[in-house]
Amino acid sequence: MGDVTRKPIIAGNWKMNLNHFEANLLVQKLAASLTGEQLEAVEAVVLPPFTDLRTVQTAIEGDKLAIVYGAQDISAHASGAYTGEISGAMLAKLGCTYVVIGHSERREYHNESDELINAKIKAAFTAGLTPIFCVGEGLDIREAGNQVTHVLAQVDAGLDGLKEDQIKQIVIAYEPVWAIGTGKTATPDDAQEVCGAIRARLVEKYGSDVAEAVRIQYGGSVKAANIASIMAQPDVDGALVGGASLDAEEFASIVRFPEHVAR
Ligand SMILES: O=C[C@H](O)COP(=O)(O)O
Repeated sequence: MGDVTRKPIIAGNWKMNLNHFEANLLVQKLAASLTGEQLEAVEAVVLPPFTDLRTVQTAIEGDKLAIVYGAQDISAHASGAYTGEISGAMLAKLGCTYVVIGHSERREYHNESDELINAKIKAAFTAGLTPIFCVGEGLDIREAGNQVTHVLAQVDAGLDGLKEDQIKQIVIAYEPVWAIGTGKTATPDDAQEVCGAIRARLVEKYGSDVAEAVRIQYGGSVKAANIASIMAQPDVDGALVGGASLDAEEFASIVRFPEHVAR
């Protein structure tokens, strides 16, 4: 795990799963499975579909749960005639802390470009939200050995024009596309190679003070059985979890990763 001053962040990206009734149940189960101490040690975040956000807000605020939540996407626009889009202000009003931006599924299925992702990151900051900015390479790029160059180009483009205090706040999620939902996890060394290169690029561009503050997550087939070895890497500060975040016990066990290490 990285620097002790960076609080580990385990975020569950539910993707297009769970209606608002199921969302409520999952949040309640999660809260019942984690102690205040465990939630103090690790920031636990849920990222439900838009339609669940109000329910999740009510569950978390009503019971004063130490679980944080956010959305899976944001419009680059502030308001207006953009049918089907959701603005940063709307998400902020629902109490969201985080918003996922540039997930590989949106890059692939919705043709999101680096420019659009950069605009969405800026829209998130304007609304007072913290982006979880996703980067990662496909299998062809990995096989050609170009993962670091590819990911650093995504990082440069996504962060273009941001201020240093915004960079310090952002969460970057490195998700090799070939490891998402496939059961193929990158090895801890693979994760460290790219997460370390991202931090080195941040040092080069913004100085070590800024770079050391940024939390970098790994994502791609993370589960309770592999989280500890991934979190043992010096530049990995958390995980963006897909499938395993839909099971309260499994996700809670991932959040409890410091105890796996101690065992
Ligand atoms: O956002 C989460 C990632 O896409 C990882 O998904 P996964 O854990 O199901 O592989």
